[in-house]
Amino acid sequence: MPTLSKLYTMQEASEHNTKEDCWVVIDGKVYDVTAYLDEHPGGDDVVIAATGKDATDDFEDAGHSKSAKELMETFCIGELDTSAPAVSEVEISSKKQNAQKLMDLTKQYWVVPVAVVGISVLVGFLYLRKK
Ligand code: HEM
Repeated sequence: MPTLSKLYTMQEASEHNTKEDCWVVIDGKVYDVTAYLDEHPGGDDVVIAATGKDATDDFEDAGHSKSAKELMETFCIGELDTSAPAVSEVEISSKKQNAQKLMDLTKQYWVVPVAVVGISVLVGFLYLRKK
């Protein structure tokens, strides 16, 4: 029977980024390591620095032992909800929307610069004819 696991978005996990409340996301799983920070042999700062992102590479790069990986499982509180966009994707899509809005405004108000140029040409033409 499949085990039911609580799902967390990256946004939600990234809000737990302090010494008093620290979650890390490693290999698609979410770990609440708050209680372990003081005991972590690598120090608390490296773990806090690994919050708010996929910390799999940081964790692997530190070359953790098999026993460290077993210990890690005792802090697992759920899994990453991969159907929700990552933080950076949300930012990217809002940037795209802003660019789109700017394009729409440009299309809507193209008449303004065209009118300014047209009037300037007309005034210049009339001025030259007077002379
Ligand atoms: C649930 C999460 C974690 C657990 C249970 C854990 C556990 C451990 C343990 C037991 C060690 C001692 C060496 C070993 O047995 O492998 C260690 C070392 C270390 N850990 Fe973690 N760790 C965790 C997360 C992290 C994260 C996210 C980082 C981020 C970079 C990190 C960085 C390090 C480093 C740099 C060392 C080496 C310390 C040294 O040898 O001076 N750990 N960790």
